[in-house]
Amino acid sequence: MRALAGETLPTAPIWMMRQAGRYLPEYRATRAQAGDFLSLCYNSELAAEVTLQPIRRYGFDAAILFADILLLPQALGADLWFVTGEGPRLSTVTTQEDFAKLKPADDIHAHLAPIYETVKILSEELPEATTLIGFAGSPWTVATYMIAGQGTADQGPAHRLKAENPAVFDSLIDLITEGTIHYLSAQIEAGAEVVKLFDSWAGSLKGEDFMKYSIEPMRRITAALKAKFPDVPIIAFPRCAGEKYAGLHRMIGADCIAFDDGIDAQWVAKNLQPEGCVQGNLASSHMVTGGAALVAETKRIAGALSKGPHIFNLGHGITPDADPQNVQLMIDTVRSM
Ligand SMILES: Cc1c2[nH]c(c1CCC(=O)O)Cc1[nH]c(c(CCC(=O)O)c1C)Cc1[nH]c(c(CCC(=O)O)c1C)Cc1[nH]c(c(C)c1CCC(=O)O)C2
Repeated sequence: MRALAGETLPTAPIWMMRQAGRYLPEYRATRAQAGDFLSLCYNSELAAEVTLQPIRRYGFDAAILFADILLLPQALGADLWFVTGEGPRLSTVTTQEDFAKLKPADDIHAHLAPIYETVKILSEELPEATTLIGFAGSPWTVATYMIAGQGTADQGPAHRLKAENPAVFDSLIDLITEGTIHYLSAQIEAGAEVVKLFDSWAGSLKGEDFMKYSIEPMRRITAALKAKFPDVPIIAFPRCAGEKYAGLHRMIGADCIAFDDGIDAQWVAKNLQPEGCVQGNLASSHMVTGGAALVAETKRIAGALSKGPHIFNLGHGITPDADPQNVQLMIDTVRSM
């Protein structure tokens, strides 16, 4: 919370995206108990349990709610399921008729009540010093899944709908934007201390589209949340924005910008950190390979960003093939600096 408020700390606080995940044996055991991934997300007791596991094991400075960005589309009426070994599948939205079947943006809370309950349990059970982070996907990233019905390498179906049927595309972005405001407001009311917007596919928006469809919807969400909850910090993660990261704190109205591993920490120290807290950016692959390279790169990043507000994190989520010992090595390295 201090780093998010703009303080330069002697040791950067640490957490990781997907810190509760398949690389941990205790996560795999709880997931098996729940049945499958979505059942785990909607089982408040077990979702709280897996959120707490990496806090117990590693003492991270923050816990991220265990849920998924695709629960909001499901609450809006999309069908959602996960294919083992492949990823998410959804019913698609590509026509006005498909769009008309979705629910109004404020009609999501009955479906998402178990998520709010998870937040409530966590806000009671987490250690005082551990910050609880709620989250949602950005409208663009969520739309790419709702339009394609699955993850795509180039977000082609979403780009096509944007070009060929801008009325439906814009309506969908608006609906997700409004739904996200309702969803994150309810997470905050349940006890989330910080919220993060994941725009995993921001990098595929080129030219004017980047501002219009990645940044502007996130700006609308932060403006609405700040009006209601002025003291709740917001982290935005427009992944793969490259040099377009410069100026984004102001443009989005976010307290912290998270950045991927495609941009150098030195560049971030010079061009982004002067405007606010930054979060990143060790390559997730170091959690698989470990060793001296992990230590050297962790030190280089933490060193480069040590003169301003910084939250140490990976450039993207930790992968299932990561070695839990490498996570400990990363934490020990940051905390020994
Ligand atoms: C695109 C996206 C999704 N989900 C998310 C994003 C944006 C960030 C990113 O770029 O990854 C965000 C997300 N997903 C999950 C979280 C929980 C919080 C966290 O620990 O960071 C968060 C923040 C849990 C999860 N979400 C998912 C898992 C793995 C599920 C499992 O246990 O099998 C977890 C822990 C599944 C998921 N969920 C999604 C995909 C594409 C997949 C399949 C990928 C995979 O299997 O690793 C959609």
